[in-house]
Formats: sequence, C-alpha cells, structure tokens
Amino acid sequence: MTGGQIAAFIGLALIVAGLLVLRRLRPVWYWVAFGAPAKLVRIAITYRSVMEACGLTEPPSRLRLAVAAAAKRTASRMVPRLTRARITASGLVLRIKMQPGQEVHDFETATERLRHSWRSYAVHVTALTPGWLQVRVIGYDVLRRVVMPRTATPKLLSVPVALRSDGAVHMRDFRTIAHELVMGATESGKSVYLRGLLTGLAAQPVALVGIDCKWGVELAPFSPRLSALACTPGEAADLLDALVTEMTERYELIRTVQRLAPGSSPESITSDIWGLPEDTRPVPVVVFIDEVAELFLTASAADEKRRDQMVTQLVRLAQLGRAAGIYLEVCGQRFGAELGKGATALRAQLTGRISHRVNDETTAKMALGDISPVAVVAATTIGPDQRGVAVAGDSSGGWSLVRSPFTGLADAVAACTEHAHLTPSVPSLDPFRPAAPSRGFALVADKD
Ligand SMILES: Nc1ncnc2c1ncn2[C@@H]1O[C@H](COP(=O)(O)OP(=O)(O)OP(=O)(O)O)[C@@H](O)[C@H]1O
Repeated sequence: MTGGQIAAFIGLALIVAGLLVLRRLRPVWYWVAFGAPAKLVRIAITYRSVMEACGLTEPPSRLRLAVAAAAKRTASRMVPRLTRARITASGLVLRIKMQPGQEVHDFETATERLRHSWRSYAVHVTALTPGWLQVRVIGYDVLRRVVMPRTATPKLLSVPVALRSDGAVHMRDFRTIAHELVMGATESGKSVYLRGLLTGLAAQPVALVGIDCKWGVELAPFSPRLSALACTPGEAADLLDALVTEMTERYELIRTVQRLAPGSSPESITSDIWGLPEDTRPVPVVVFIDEVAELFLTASAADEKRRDQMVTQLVRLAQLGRAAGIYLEVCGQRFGAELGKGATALRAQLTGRISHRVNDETTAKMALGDISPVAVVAATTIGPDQRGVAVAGDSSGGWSLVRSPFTGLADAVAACTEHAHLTPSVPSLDPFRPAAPSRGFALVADKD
C-alpha cells in the first residue's frame, strides 16, 4: 500500500467514525444532513413496489382496463398517489391521495410493513380530508434524546411539555384540558415533568399554587414564584378551603358582570372568566398537587374528618374550577378507589392523563383504563431505563407515547427566581404565600 492510499484509508475511516459519533450525539443534525435525503431517495425509488408489497394497491379502474386493452397490454394496479414529501427534524411527512376503495384503516394496519420496508424507526398515519392522508415516517428514536422543535412556543396557559414519538409536540393546554392526572412509579419522571411545566408557566401571568404533603421537598424550591404553598395535610386543608372561597368569589364576579346593563350586547355575556373585561378578569390559578395519596391518608378519626373535607373541596375545584380559571395538575404513584371516598369521583374529573412507568397493570388501568386498552398496554411496557417516557392520553380516546425534555431542579429554581416578580398576589391566598428560600437552600437545589 502506498502512503497516499494509507492516508485516504485513514481519512475515510475518520469520516465514518465522525458520522457515527454525530448520529449518536446529535441525531437531529445527522438526520437532516444525511438521513433525510437518503430516505427521501429510497422512498421515491421504492414507493410503487412497497405499496404493492404492503397490499396498498387497488385493481385497475374500467377506464384504465379499456386504455390498456386498446394498447394491447395488461393494466397495472392503481397505487395511492404520493403528492408531497416534506423533511422535518424527526422524519418525513408524506401526503398521500388514496385510491377509490381505500380507507385510512388499510394504511394503519400496514404501518409495521411500511416501517420495515422503508427501514424507518416508526410510521404513523393520520387522516386528513376525505380521500387524503398523512404518513409520518420517523427517522430515528426521537424520545431517546429529546430536542424540542424551535416552533414549540408557549402561549398563555399552553406549554410545550413533551415530545411525542411521532415527532410532534405535546402541549399542556389548560384551556382545552383543565385538569390533569400525572401518574408513575417512583423514579419514573413525574417530578421532571412537573418541573418542565412549572418552568414554562413561571414566565406567564399565572398564579402558581403548590400542595406538597411530602413536607414540601418537591415544590418548596419553587417558592419565589409560588403564590401559595401547603406542605402538610393541615395546611393543605386550609389552602383548599381558601381556593374554594376564591372560586366562589369568581363565580359571583361573573354573575355580577352578566347582570350588567340589561341592554348589553350578547357578546358581553359570559359564563367564565375569559369573557370578563381584561381589567376585571382574575388571574388564572394552576394548582400543583404532588403525591395526591398523601391527602387521602388518615391516622385518626380527626384526620378522617379533615380528609373528607379536603376531598370534597378538591372534587368541587375539579368540577367547577375551569370556568373560574382554576386548574389542577395532580400527581401520584397510584390513584385508585382504595384511597377512599371521593377518589374515583376526583379521578373522573381529571380529563388529561399522563402515565409514566407503572409497577403493575392495575395502576396503568387507573390512569388510562377509561381511555384505551392499547394505551394501558403501552404504559405497562415502559421499562425502568426509560425514565421520563410516558403515555399521554385524554378522555377523547386519543393517546401517544411522549417524553419530556430533562429539566434539572436547578434550572427550574433559576426560572422561578428570574420570574419571581411576575408572582401575582391573590388576596385570598396571601396567608399561604411562602417565604423565599434562603441562598443555602438554593445551593442544595443546584446540586441536583
Ligand atoms: N424526561 C427525562 N429525561 C431524562 N431523564 C429523566 C427524565 N425524567 C426523569 N429522568 C431521570 O429520572 C430521575 C427520576 O425522575 P423524577 O425525580 O422525576 O421521578 P419521580 O417519578 O418524581 O420519582 P419520585 O416519585 O420518587 O419523586 C431523574 O433524576 C432523572 O435522572
């Protein structure tokens, strides 16, 4: 071998090694620069044969048969028409026009075959207008290293909290889904999810309230941005009473505005705070409850009375809070009927569901059983090494696999400190406003 050949060989080896490192460490860059163009070419070349192999073609139409007969050749089967292909950070988005006789379900059942044929990580099919569908070909495991797209921007009460396995952004939109239940075993990623949500909301004109009966270890670090915090069941009971009083006052305010000027225009009539004029509209309140089971536990008869009162107030907030701009984000390891009176009623009101890894199928059923049996199975297959991966569903039956980007405790504390000046004062919650933690506390948080 000559010196030049050796140099060329080493150069080639370095390029290949560099590409492998890039693919591992920066999968998005690798995909956009190399993976996507190669995949696009593969799909363009193999499209027809893959559709035939996957059983996604239809017999020729009469017109086609007649034309073929006139030309003395055999008519080919009709292939769904690929009209557009777009490269995204996670894969390719294909727009396909189906042939007469085809339905979206045909493509849904063929996703595994398409995935293997196109050597892709996953294939997702979505119906568009009648006759049209969208096929998302996912190039790599987007949940392994979550990178939120730049287009994912937060809006008032709507925070991009996680990435879906199909590369889309999962938004936590409180105005669409007022209350949510976040479940998962220990070390499954609940706190990281809550931190991300809290960090997103910290920059918005929203009052944040924490109920953390684990002596505040999870939520107390965010004190600079919290309008109220309860760290024991006793404090939680008083805070829930105050929240119900606040809700009642808001309903009275809405009613007062409704009664204004008998001749007022129909557009000014409102049944929630969002229809109120901006200068009178109360600030929205998001209540974070960490480890909800702690609120249900009792050790004595006196505790039981307090528990019943707390649960009643929680159910009232969940039933009526949305119109008053009070939203619940409830977190726990288990949330079944065994927790006692009111648990099932409360769970039924929590429309949004996030289930991280769970210890058993029963727990997955508590979170997702009333959404979809397939979602339950998906939640039970999340492994211990997949921290932060969860099944997100809502009671409409839709669900997807998601993972939140990692938000460290120090980052969340820094965001809360930076936006501390935005903390709204809600007079009825002022007695529960936490004192800002000392610097020493912040340093402990930094170590996370
Ligand atoms: N989205 C994520 N991305 C990367 N790592 C994560 C993610 N979520 C969680 N983890 C890892 O898992 C660890 C445990 O997560 P977390 O503290 O959120 O679990 P948890 O469910 O709140 O546990 P516990 O119930 O014991 O408080 C984190 O310290 C982090 O290392």
